[in-house]
Parts: sequence; structure tokens; C-alpha cells
Amino acid sequence: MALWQANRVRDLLLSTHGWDDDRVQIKILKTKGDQIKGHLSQFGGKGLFTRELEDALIDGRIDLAVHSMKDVPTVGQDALMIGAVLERADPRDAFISNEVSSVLDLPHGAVIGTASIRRRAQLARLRPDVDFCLLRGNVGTRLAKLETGEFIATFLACAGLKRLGQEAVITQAVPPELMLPAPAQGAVGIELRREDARARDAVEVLNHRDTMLAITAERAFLNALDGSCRTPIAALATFAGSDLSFRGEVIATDGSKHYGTQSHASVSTPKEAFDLGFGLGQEVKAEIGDIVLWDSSIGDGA
Ligand SMILES: NCc1[nH]cc(CCC(=O)O)c1CC(=O)O
Repeated sequence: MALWQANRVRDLLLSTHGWDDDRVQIKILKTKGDQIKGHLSQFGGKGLFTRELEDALIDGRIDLAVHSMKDVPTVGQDALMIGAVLERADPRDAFISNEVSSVLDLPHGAVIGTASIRRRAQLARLRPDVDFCLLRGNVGTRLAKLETGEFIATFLACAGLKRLGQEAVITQAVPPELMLPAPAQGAVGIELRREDARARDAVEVLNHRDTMLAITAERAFLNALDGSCRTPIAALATFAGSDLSFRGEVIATDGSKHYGTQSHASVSTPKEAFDLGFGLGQEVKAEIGDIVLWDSSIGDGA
């Protein structure tokens, strides 16, 4: 998926600027997030998919880093910035099962394979009777494990499956009303050195304004809540004209508690988008107070 995303950005850069093929080269870097087999939260959580790339940016080994914005921590290094985001793909979660046709049709006591504490918490809230088993690995591994019958269904992001040409495995694109996606799910971003004017100019034309504003609001919500990989937090902002309609929620990892918020406002600048998301995050945070919502033995934050 990461390679698809990098190639997509490369193709867009070459075609929009009319550059020769050798002008942009792909350098593949392995990140810790690709190698871990257990619970991401035990290894430092968010940033595992992005840190090595950020180090390479700072060292000057690379000039652009392409990320799934969902994996990018909300508080970044001062020397770096997100220069552009591509138009968001389908932000919804995909329900995948060979036996059941939709989330709401899961049989009593069904076992679900996932490593995402958000999806787990949301499903536990919808269906307190279901059980979970930890499912990690790349998309291919996860889909192969579905065949073993250890669990009846799993979830992955629709966007990632589409990028991998695996759209056909999607049993149901889950409506956001049922399962609100992770902040910035489905969006690909390009990170660069703040002072690198050449890189900033080159990627600026690729920026999709509405996506940038939407994910800025979603990530600000996460930021206000100190969202770590241990806290199930979801948010989705969508535009209707100039109105940004925002939904966000925080769920206890076992689904027993839930704090949701919804708002809309006319948003046209990143600052307005940030203020909308951050303000709502602060309100939810005040409402939660000191209540502990997470259990560190459960999964990662995707
Ligand atoms: N944490 C891994 C990750 N990071 C981004 C995506 C999906 C693609 C996207 O949201 O852009 C995934 C896999 C998944 O959740 O299915």
C-alpha cells in the first residue's frame, strides 16, 4: 500500500509538471510498524509507520515522505510539515466476511479478527455479545487468515483495499453512522522539510483543499484529546458546499462508554478547520474528565 501511494504521488508529480521519469525516485524504507507482530501500543504506538521516514527527511536522504495520514501523529517535528494531501478516497471501513453479508447480521457470539482498538470498541458498543481475536499483518496475510475460520469477519479501510486492487473482497462498506472512521482515514499526505521551498512548490499543486481542511479538523479533534494509539477516537468531516459537517467520538475500549459530538460550520481556511475540530475535542475531553477509557492490553489505534 505504501508503495502504491508513493508511486501515485510520483506519477502525479511527473505528469502535472511534465517532468522526465528520473526527476523523482522512490526510496523504500522499512518502518517498525511494518515489522511488529503483536500489539502496536506496546511498542510506542503512533509514529511507528512514519518515524523512519521523518528521520530520513531530516537527514536529507529523502525530500518527500508519503504517508497514510491516519498513521501520522498529530504533533509532528517542527522542521517538517505536510505539504499536500491528495483527494481522499473512500473513508469508510470495510466489513469483510465470507459468511455474513453485513455488520448487523453477525450471529450471536461471533468472533471478529482485528488489531484496531477503535473498530473493536465501536463494534463492542454495537454488539456487546461479540468476541475478538488479534489479527495483524499486511492485507494479504489478514485475508488469508479469514480462510482459516478462526474468526468470521474482519475490518479494513476501504481506501487501502482499493489501492491494492482488492476492492472485490469488501463485503460491506460500513456506513459512518454505524462505524465512524479513524481521523484522516483514506487520505494520503506528503511530508517535507518546512524550509525546502523547492519541495513545497512542487507538491502544492497536488493539494486537494477540501481534503486538507477535513483532515485538519479531524486531526485537531484527535490532538485536543491527546489521542494516543490507546484511545479509540474516530472523526469524519465532510463538505456540503462551504459547510464542513463534523462528527467525532471517543469510545471506551470495551464499548461500555461513548462520547459523541457533531457540529458544522462554514470553513475555508486551515485555521478555521483546526479550531472547529480542536474546540469539539476540548468539549469532549471536559465531558470525559478523569474516566479511564482504555485497556493497554488491547490492539492498536488504526
Ligand atoms: N494502520 C494501517 C493503515 N494505515 C492506513 C490504512 C488504510 C488506508 C487509509 O486509511 O488511507 C491502514 C490499514 C487499514 O486500516 O485497513
